[in-house]
Amino acid sequence: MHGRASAPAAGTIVNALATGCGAAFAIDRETAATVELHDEGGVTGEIDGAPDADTRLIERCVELVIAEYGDGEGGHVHTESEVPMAAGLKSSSAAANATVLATLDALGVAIDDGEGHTPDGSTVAVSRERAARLGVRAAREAGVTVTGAFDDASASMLGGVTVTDNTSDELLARETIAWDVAVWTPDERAFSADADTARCERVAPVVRVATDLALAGEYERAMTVNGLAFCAALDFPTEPAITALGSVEGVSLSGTGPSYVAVGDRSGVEKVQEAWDEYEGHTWLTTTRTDGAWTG
Ligand SMILES: Nc1ncnc2c1ncn2[C@@H]1O[C@H](COP(=O)(O)OP(=O)(O)OP(=O)(O)O)[C@@H](O)[C@H]1O
Ligand SMILES: O=C(O)C1=C[C@@H](O)[C@@H](O)[C@H](O)C1
Repeated sequence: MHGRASAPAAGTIVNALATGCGAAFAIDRETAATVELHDEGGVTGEIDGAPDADTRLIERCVELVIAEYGDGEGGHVHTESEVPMAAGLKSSSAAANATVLATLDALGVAIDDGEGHTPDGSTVAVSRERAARLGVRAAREAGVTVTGAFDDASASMLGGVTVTDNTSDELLARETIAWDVAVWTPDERAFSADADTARCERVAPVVRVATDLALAGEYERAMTVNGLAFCAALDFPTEPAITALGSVEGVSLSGTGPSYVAVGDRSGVEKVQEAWDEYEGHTWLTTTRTDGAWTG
């Protein structure tokens, strides 16, 4: 039994490490997962181009989907990604979403946002929101997240902008927005699980303002407030944000860094990229994704 699915990466509007509430938007870079199920027990995982990377997240995703919708199968999962790992661009959420959907695909369970059950109550279709929650559970159990990161997972799974309460895995708002996006990814890596959460909690009063702005649909201003607060809390430079604010209204450290994301119109983000090209690392332009994750 074979399944395949892809899910987009995401950028941050509000980082949930301060208050438990977060917001994120999907971007047009993907992670793909291929799952092969077999009758022997046990699940193995492999990350293309990263033989030493931690495969527990994707293995746990397969296990949880089998426990819920399968019949004791074992399997192998393989991911291929355009998203750098631990760079703040939600590689873990994209990998988890793609793996959960690929496993459902291998089991022949349809993805349908209306969900579906047979008269005896067995599941024939699972909504993407429910699928995202399974990936979040796997991320918690694999220890790759602080809050569960349902903000990142829902943006990647559903597309567009999502605002969530990660303490209850509740979707507070979702909106489709078309932005051009500039990204600067420095060469270093920052694993979310290693972030200094006590320092993040100290900026909670400021981040609550960012969350209110996001819930009012003022996403660019929310991002900028969030970015300045988290650069201070996590000791990342504010200079990339100050530079970007000459050309766009929305810029933030993404996740727990080290990447920065800026949003606006094409000419604005091109100017941001030109300025960020002076820094070491990699800059690139992309767009928001409104369609989220998909099987096949
Ligand atoms: N392509 C992938 N395939 C399988 N597992 C992955 C992949 N990308 C990330 N992971 C898992 O996620 C972990 C990194 O999670 P982390 O949250 O630190 O990164 P991130 O999601 O890129 O960062 P952030 O949450 O700040 O955006 C890796 O150690 C690995 O377990
Ligand atoms: O691990 C986590 O809980 C999180 C990590 C970052 O991506 C944050 O942006 C997100 O809001 C929560």
